[in-house]
Amino acid sequence: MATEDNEVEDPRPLVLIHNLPSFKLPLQDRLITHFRLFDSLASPEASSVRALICVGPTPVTADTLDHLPSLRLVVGSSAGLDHVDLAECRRRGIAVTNSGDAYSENVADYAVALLLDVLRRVSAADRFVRSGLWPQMGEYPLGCKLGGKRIGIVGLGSIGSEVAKRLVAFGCTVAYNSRNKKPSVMYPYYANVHDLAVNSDVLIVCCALTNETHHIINKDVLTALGREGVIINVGRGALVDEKELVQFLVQGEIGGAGLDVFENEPKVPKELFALDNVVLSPHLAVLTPESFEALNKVIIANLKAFFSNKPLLSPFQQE
Ligand SMILES: O=CC(=O)O
Repeated sequence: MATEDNEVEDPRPLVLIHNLPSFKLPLQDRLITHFRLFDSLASPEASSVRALICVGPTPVTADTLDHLPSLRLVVGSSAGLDHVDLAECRRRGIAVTNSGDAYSENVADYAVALLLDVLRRVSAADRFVRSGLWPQMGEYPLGCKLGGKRIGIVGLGSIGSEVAKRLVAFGCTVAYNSRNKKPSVMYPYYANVHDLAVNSDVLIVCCALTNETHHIINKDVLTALGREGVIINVGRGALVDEKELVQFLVQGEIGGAGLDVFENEPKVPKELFALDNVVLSPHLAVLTPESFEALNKVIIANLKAFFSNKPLLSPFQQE
C-alpha cells in the first residue's frame, strides 16, 4: 500500500518486546523478518500494539497493561507464567501463551538427573573424590536404586508427562496430582497432594505457581512423604514451603531433595549447603541451546497464528 508521499507502508505487524536485554537476542533477527519490533512502553507505538513478547520472568502487571490499550496477546517465553497477571489479562480479553512443549523434555531430563543425583549421591561422591577423602576414608555411603520407586508427580502437564515417561522407563511406578483427573491418562490420580505423598517415595513438583498451588508442598505433605522420601522441585520455589523443607532436611525427617528453584532466588538457604542428601541448582532446568531453538519457533508460531486469526500454538494452561 502506498502512503501520501509514496513511501511503501510496512506490512509487518507491530510487536513489543517487553524488557529487551542489552545484548541482542538471537530471536530478534528472525522476528524482524515477520514483525516490526519496538521495546518501550513509552513509545508512541504502545497505544496501537496488539502483541507483546515477554522476555523471561519480566512482570506483566495491570500497570503494564494500562500502557497498552490495544493489546490482545502476551507471548511468554517461559513455561511458568506467575510473573504475568493472568486474571487481569483474562479480564481485558488478552490471550496469553507460554513456551508450550519447547522446554518440557529438557526440564524432564533435569528432574531425572536431580533425582538420580540425590538417590545415588553423584555430586556428593564427586566432592568426596575431589576433596581427597577417598584414600583416607575408603568406602563411600551407599545410594539407593531408582528403579522400583513410587513417583508422585505434582502437575501432569507437558513437563510432568515427560518426567513420567522417563521414570517408567527406569522401572518406577507413577501416580499424579493435577487440578483435574486426565481421562486419557492411565497413571493413578490423587485429588490431593497429601494422599499422593502417602503413596509415594518421591514427589516431583512440576506444576504452575498460582494462588492455589502456593506452598502446595507444606508440612503435612512432607510428613506424609516420610523420612525416606525425596522432593524434586523443577517448578517454582514457592510451590514448596521452603522454611519447612529446610527444617525437615536439617532434622533428617525427609530423605533428600533436588532443587532447581527457590523461594527467594538467587538466595538459597545456607543450611542446605552442608547437606549431602540435597542437590542444589541455579534455576536452569529449562536452559539448553536446543530448548532456546524450540522456544524461538513457538514464539514465532504463536505470533503468526495470532496475526492471521488462527488458533494459538501454546495457550497457557494450568495443570
Ligand atoms: O523456569 C522456567 C520457565 O518457567 O520457563
